[in-house]
Order: sequence, then structure tokens, then C-alpha cells
Amino acid sequence: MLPLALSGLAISFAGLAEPVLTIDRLTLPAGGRLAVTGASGSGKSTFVNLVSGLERPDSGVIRWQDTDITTLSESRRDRWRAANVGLVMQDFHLFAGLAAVDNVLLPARLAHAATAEVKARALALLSRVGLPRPGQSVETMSRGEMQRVAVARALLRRPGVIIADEPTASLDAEAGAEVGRLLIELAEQEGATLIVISHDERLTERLDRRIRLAAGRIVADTAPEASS
Ligand SMILES: Nc1ncnc2c1ncn2[C@@H]1O[C@H](COP(=O)(O)OP(=O)(O)OP(=O)(O)O)[C@@H](O)[C@H]1O
Repeated sequence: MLPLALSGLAISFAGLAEPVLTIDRLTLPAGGRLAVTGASGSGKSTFVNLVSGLERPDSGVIRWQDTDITTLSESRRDRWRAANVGLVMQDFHLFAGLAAVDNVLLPARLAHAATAEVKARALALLSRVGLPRPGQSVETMSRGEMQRVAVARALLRRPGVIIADEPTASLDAEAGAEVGRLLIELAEQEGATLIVISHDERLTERLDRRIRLAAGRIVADTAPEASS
């Protein structure tokens, strides 16, 4: 599990007068569970893109354990992310036409890392998220089942952090509750730090800490830096 330390973070986009995200300091311990909330346009997806290394800030440090990912080239950030981050997105990012198990294994296959042990882990993870038919094609699954495939895929390479961007937003209440429960349980069992971007209070209230963004700044924090 990876601890996070952010400082002096700022990112702007051309044509915008103000930075879309500015964070002076934010730390999260290894195994910490952070919820990020905020209105549309407040900077939540930008936060995900930065802490997962999909984008680089204009300035600042994003240190996961000993690695400041802002100093890495794009290709090294991609490798770092593949090895360390399990991503779960609102719209699943699954490949239609492929079986559940093949979706779980796809990133490992692309990284030439789909050993027999990894394949066995993919099957075990599908069983743990409650999907007894690993050969089922994902486009025949319910939305809740699809998101459970995405959770299994996120866990495959034993990531130090799981980052979920609105993981329950496109699910009905029952499926959303199940996916939220699985994310929290599996992150704990697998020893991963967890960051969840969500409006879903039933999910966010179960995490250790909640920050709220407005216009790219942290405007509320249930665990101020002084006590974290
Ligand atoms: N590549 C970009 N170029 C220009 N502006 C951008 C870019 N990416 C994001 N923005 C702007 O930055 C602000 C924050 O966007 P972001 O997607 O992080 O918000 P969000 O809180 O995730 O919103 P939502 O909940 O609607 O997804 C918005 O005003 C958006 O228009």
C-alpha cells in the first residue's frame, strides 16, 4: 500500500484565467481511504488524472511512497501506473466481445505479464466479486456485473492504490451499494490505499476522510492536515 504526499500542486489549461486545480498540501497514509467530492467542473477528474499520472501538473510534487511521479517521463509514468494503480471508471472501460476473464487479463496480456499464476488470480478475483461465469461475454452482463469485472481487473496486479472515478454513478442503488462494498472490502483485504471520487454519500461516508473541491480548491476536509 502506498502513502501519498501532494504539495504545491497547480494545473491550468489554455484559455482559462484560473488554474483548474490548486492544492497546497494533502497527505494520505498508506492504506488510507479518501473520498473526493465536489460539483461538476470543480476539478475531481483533473485530480484523478494527476494522482494516477495520466497528466502532469504545471508545478508541484505528487509523491507516492518514494516516487514523485511528476518527475517521470510519460512512458515511465505509464509503466508506474500499470504496476501501481488499479483504476475503476464510471463507464467501466471494458472491451465488448471479450469474456469477463479476458477483460480482467487484458492489461496483463498487453504488459506480457499474464503468467499461469496471474490467470489463476483473475479467476479467483472474479469469484471474489461474485461472478461465477468467467467465460461470460461482458456485453451480456448487467451494469453492476460489468463494474464488478472492472473491480477485479483493477486488483489483478496487486496495486498499491485503487482510484475509482464515480464507480457507482451509472448503477442503480442496489448494484451501486454492492460495488461500493466490494471496493472497500477488497482494498482493505488487498492492502491498497483507496481514493474514490463520488457523489454517492452511502459510499463516501464509509471512507476515513472526505475532501470537497470547489473551483479547483479543497474547501472542506473531514480530517484537516493538522490531525492527519
Ligand atoms: N483539457 C482541458 N482543457 C481545458 N479545460 C479543461 C480540460 N480539462 C478540464 N478542463 C476544465 O477544468 C475544470 C475542471 O474539470 P474536471 O473534469 O476536473 O471537473 P469534474 O469535477 O471532474 O467535473 P464532472 O463532475 O462534471 O466530471 C472544468 O472547468 C473543465 O472545463
